[in-house]
Amino acid sequence: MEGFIEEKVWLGLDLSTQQLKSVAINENLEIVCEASVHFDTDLPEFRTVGGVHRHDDNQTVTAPVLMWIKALDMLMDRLRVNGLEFGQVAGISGSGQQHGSVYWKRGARQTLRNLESSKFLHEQLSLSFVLLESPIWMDSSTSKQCRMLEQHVGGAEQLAEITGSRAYERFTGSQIAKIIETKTECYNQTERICLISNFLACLLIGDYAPIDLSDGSGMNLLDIKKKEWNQQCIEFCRSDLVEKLGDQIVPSNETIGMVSDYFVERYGFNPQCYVVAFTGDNPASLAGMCLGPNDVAVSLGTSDTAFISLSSPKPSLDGHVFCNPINENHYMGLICFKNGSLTRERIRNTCADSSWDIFNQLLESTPRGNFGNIGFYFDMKEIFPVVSGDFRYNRFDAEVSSFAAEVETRACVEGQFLRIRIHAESLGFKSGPNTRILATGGASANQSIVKVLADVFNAPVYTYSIPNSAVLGSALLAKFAKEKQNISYYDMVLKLNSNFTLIAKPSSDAGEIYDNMVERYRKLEKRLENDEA
Ligand SMILES: Nc1ncnc2c1ncn2[C@@H]1O[C@H](COP(=O)(O)OP(=O)(O)O)[C@@H](O)[C@H]1O
Ligand SMILES: O=C(CO)[C@@H](O)[C@H](O)COP(=O)(O)O
Repeated sequence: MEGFIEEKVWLGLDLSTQQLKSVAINENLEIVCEASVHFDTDLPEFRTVGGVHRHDDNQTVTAPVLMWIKALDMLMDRLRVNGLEFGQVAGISGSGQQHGSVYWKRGARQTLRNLESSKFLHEQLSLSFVLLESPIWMDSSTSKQCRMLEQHVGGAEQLAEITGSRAYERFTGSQIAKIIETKTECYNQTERICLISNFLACLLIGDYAPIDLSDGSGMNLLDIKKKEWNQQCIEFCRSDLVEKLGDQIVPSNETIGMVSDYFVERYGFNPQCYVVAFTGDNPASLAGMCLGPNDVAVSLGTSDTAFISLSSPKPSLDGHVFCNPINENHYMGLICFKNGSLTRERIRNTCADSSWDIFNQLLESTPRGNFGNIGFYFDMKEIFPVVSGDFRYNRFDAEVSSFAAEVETRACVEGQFLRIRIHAESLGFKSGPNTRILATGGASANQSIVKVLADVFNAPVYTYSIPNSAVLGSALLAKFAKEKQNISYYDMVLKLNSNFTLIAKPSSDAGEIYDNMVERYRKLEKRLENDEA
């Protein structure tokens, strides 16, 4: 029993779109405790759908900051109930949905530094924000600011060269520029602007926490090669912005402080428990999946996101390049699509009686290639292509108004995966004999869906023993922060390789079927984009 009490654990958190999750790992990298708080069901008073509030303009999407704060105390209680001994936690790190921003009011730092352990966090911080609704990654209301930012630095290519991405509506720079333009007084009253990742870290350390290089790469404000704020981009927003963002930007595996007295006194954390920089959920996933050079990670969460490791940055107009969370001198390429799980859910609800089992039966009742039918389903304005609505094409590429339920189901899933493949290829991904698709996120638990993924990519799909890798990656980064002088990250996580399980192999005819479909999809996507322009 003595050994158990002395065993150290590392805690990872992930504040993603629909929930706040946590895992604790031990010295052997085994998961010893897990808990989660689901925003819609556990915190119904905030009336979110899928963790967010969609506004009437169909472009603005926000989430209530106090909901996230309330969820943190709830999560701690659940971890305790699930058996976590907080005194054993040696270090904590975490991640958050990327790009969203939180606006702390003047004086909030004082409140953060003096949190009383007898009260809930949300009671004490309820007056600490100038915006109670934080813009999040699903927001697409900043097209004007995006075009202006690109012009300001000399064009989209130039912005991508500096920051790793052309201007995107959800990226934090254009979101902040919009707040400055439309809510100037709020901006003036703002003491600190956080990403969702370092906002969560602030709560843990009881002070303002710095932005990390990987999540900072999703702002269109950071020079990803020099690893400092880019003056031109900052000035496009406002010259005093660095004061509000904090001038320090830290590597994602750096210790930023100790857990605050609030957590020591209220939950029994050890005062020596250190906190490592929090990062974006996708960079944390890359760490959690120990991504190798032949791997492409496909995260089927609220968003469908794919990413690869890159040793040098080759920014393009398609996709994003971020600093790598394991080694800040390396990079990662990423593409993200808004219409992921929630769109699959919509098709499940309309075609499959709201049942994943029926959805899977429909999927399996149709052949690979779906008789040549191709569908595009964009509930929200998509990122690539920038289009919204449903579009269906028969095998002659003629638009049709509807599909039978089973054809619609396959068209939705095949279309989503063709889109990921096409844009991953633009980012530098090339399928070869050693390619592995590493699937994560909620829908990676669905065997029928991942079989389509294997076929479309003509590559085997592996999954981890836990479906969500962001939270594991955070716990691993917490551990790595203290060990990096002695061991490389990949050596530290070596034993996790055995946790990859092959879950789907491509069929022998998959290459032929989908290579052809990829070309048709590419042309149809271009056509849709041109029609929309
Ligand atoms: N069996 C399943 N089949 C398909 N999709 C699923 C299944 N189980 C969960 N999901 C999807 O997973 C999504 C949540 O994924 P998750 O990675 O936890 O989201 P996030 O991290 O963005 O909050 C849900 O919206 C749901 O549609
Ligand atoms: O915008 C992006 C990546 O650029 C999204 O991937 C968000 O980071 C949200 O992630 P999930 O909640 O879907 O995991």
